[in-house]
Amino acid sequence: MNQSELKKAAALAALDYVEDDAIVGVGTGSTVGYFIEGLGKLRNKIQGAVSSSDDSTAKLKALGIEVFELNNVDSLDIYVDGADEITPHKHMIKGGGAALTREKIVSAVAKRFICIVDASKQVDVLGEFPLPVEVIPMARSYVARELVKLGGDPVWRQGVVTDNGNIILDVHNFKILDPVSMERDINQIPGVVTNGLFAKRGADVVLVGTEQGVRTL
Ligand SMILES: O=C(CO)[C@H](O)[C@H](O)COP(=O)(O)O
Repeated sequence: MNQSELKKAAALAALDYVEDDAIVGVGTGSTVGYFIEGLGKLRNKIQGAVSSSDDSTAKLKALGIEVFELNNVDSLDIYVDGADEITPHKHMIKGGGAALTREKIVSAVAKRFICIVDASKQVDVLGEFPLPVEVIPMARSYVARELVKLGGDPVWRQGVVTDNGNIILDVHNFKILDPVSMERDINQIPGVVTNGLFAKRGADVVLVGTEQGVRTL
């Protein structure tokens, strides 16, 4: 199976976690795209979704799924999203699609984070994938200098503007031995909106598409 087929298998397995009448938290990315396609077939069974990006909102609406404002929803049973890297501790790097801030907000509201990945996303130590950091545009140079002090090599993802009107710095060569501390330390830099480490709140269930079938962690 190729990588897309493994992503699709993991995404469709997440449909088993969708309960009747649910409002489903929905992430962003190609793996989530397969989940949204499957969710479309369940649209009469669920109330709707809360979305983490304009891209996912458009896909959900195109399939006739109602998209609720997060401010009008008290709690979500599940949030389903992909990841760029995930460890055995269920800590993740996310934000390859630049949607990290809304992903972190929507996932924070959910009782369970269901992470859907193909096997290539599994790592022992985070950091091979450059860590995305969403930054207020006027703080770009200052934040970049602070990230260098923390040991990384930030690169401005030129041409990308997030759904919140901000920019992304992708930080290369970070040694992420303590993801919880690093998530906190980066978020304390003035001008950082959030960073793509999901460690303080990691995933609760991981569905991994492998050649041998979907593994549940
Ligand atoms: O964090 C994300 C978007 O901001 C995605 O979940 C992550 O980049 C994985 O994407 P894909 O499913 O396309 O491999």
